[in-house]
Amino acid sequence: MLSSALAEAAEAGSLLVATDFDGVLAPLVLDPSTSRPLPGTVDSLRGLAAQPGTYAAVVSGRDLASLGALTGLADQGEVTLIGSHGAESTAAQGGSSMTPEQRDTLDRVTAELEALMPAHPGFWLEHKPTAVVAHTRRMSPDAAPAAEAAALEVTTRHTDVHVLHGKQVVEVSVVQADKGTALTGLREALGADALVYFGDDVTDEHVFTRLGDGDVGVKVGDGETAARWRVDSPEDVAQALTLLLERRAHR
Ligand SMILES: O=P(O)(O)OC[C@H]1O[C@H](O[C@H]2O[C@H](CO)[C@@H](O)[C@H](O)[C@H]2O)[C@H](O)[C@@H](O)[C@@H]1O
Repeated sequence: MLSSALAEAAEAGSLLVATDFDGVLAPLVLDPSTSRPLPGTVDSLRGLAAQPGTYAAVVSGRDLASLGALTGLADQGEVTLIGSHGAESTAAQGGSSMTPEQRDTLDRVTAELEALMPAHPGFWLEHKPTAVVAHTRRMSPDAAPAAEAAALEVTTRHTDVHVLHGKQVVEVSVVQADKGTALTGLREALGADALVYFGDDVTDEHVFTRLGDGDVGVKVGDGETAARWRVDSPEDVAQALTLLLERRAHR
C-alpha cells in the first residue's frame, strides 16, 4: 500500500520529497497561466523542508520564472525549484544559457511552428528561455492529432533539437535536459537516503526509472509507468503530502 511505503520513507535518515507541477500539484487546465497548486500542497512541501534531514523540490517542465510565480516559491530557499525539465534550478549557479547557434535554431523552429497556426485553429505556442512548446489542449480532439503531427514534422528538419511529446504538448528545446538527471544530481548533492517522487507525464518516467529500493515513485493518473505506486489525481497527491509531513514531523 502507498500509505505504508510513505510511512516507511518518512523514517529515512535523510529524505528528499519531490513533485512535478502540472497534473500533480496543480490540476491540468486549458490556459497554463491560470494553473494553481491545490490548497495545502505548497505548505506541505515547505513543512517537509523545515523538518530535520528533510528536503523538498518541485521539478517541472515550466521555466523557472513561471514555476516560481505559480508556486509562490520564487523568493525562498527551502524548497528547491527545478525548471525547464532540469535545464534551470535554484540549486545551481547561474541560469540557462544558449550559444548563438542554439538561439538561431530556437528562432527558426519557433517561426516554423508559428507558420502552422493559421491552418490549426486553437494551436498556440508557449515560449521558454531555451524551448518553445506547441499546445493542442484548446483544439477539438479530432483536430489536435494533425497539429501535433505537423509540429513533430517541423522538428525532423532540425538535428540540434530535443523533443518532448507530453500531454497535448510538443516541446522543442535547444538544451539537453531531463528530470531524472537533474533530480539524481540534487539527491546526490544532498546525500538523501530516500526519495519520494510524484509525477504524471512521460517526462517523469526519467525519474521513476532511476528510483531504487526504499524510494517511492508515484504515478498520478493513467498511462504506462515505471512507478511502483499510482494515485488518481492531484487531490490524492495533496493527501499523500499531508500524510508524509505528519509522519516525518512525528517520527
Ligand atoms: O513538468 P510539468 O510541471 O508537468 O510541466 C509540463 C508542461 O506543463 C504545462 O503543460 C501542461 O499543463 C497545461 C496547464 O494545465 C496544459 O494546458 C497542457 O496541456 C499540459 O501539457 C506547461 O504549459 C508546459 O510548459 C510544461 O512543459
